[in-house]
Amino acid sequence: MPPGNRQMTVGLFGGSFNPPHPGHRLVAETALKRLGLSRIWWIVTPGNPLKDHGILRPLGERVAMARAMASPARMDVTAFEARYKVRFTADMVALVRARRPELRIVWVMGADSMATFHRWQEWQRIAEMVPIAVVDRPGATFAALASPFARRYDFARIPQERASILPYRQAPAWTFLFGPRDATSSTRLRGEAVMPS
Ligand SMILES: Nc1ncnc2c1ncn2[C@@H]1O[C@H](COP(=O)(O)OP(=O)(O)OP(=O)(O)O)[C@@H](O)[C@H]1O
Ligand SMILES: O=C(O)c1ccc[n+]([C@@H]2O[C@H](COP(=O)([O-])O)[C@@H](O)[C@H]2O)c1
Repeated sequence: MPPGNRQMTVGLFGGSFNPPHPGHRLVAETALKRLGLSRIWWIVTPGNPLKDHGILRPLGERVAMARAMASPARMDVTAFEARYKVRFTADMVALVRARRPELRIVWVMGADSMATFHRWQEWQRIAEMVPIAVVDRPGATFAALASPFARRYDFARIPQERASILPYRQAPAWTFLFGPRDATSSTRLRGEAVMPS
């Protein structure tokens, strides 16, 4: 787990990154800037519990590619979920809370993830443990804002103009950051055979 101190606000940005792409970098940059974060951690999952793992590149390769895509200035790339044998985001967030109680953390995800968030293990526990920032993604805006998560936690939404207070808010609290957007996806890149075999 990357280091941190009491003053730090940290975005937790989980992903398969299979492969990482400019859309991921835009999400990380948007969260850093709009939430005023000290750092953002790209947390490379050993495998999304909801996805087919057959097409996953090895974890070490995805970490190396994510390091090449992330900006070294305020971004860390880590794969501590594998080391701690944690599969679910709820358990990962609880682990960070337990090991780094001094950090102010925010879970960061794209609008497509928000649209299916209610299918995640203990999704309401996640929402009540950590503030959440959602970055818009082409094609996913409506599904995200009409999702069970958005409806269940409508009372806890913070307007994007006030997103910089999110790291200091008690969960449940979330914000939706509209634009700029990037339409890149790992699926499309794999289809275009951009990755060397
Ligand atoms: N272009 C994008 N715009 C906004 N969010 C994105 C974008 N690409 C990925 N994300 C978000 O980044 C996180 C990690 O995504 P992931 O690694 O699954 O990339 P992906 O392009 O969605 O992959 P795949 O096409 O294989 O599903 C998720 O929260 C996802 O919503
Ligand atoms: O905990 C869950 O049930 C869960 C279900 C789906 C996705 N996630 C997490 O969401 C993040 C994004 O996953 P992905 O595959 O869309 O890049 C990654 O950190 C996954 O571990 C977590």
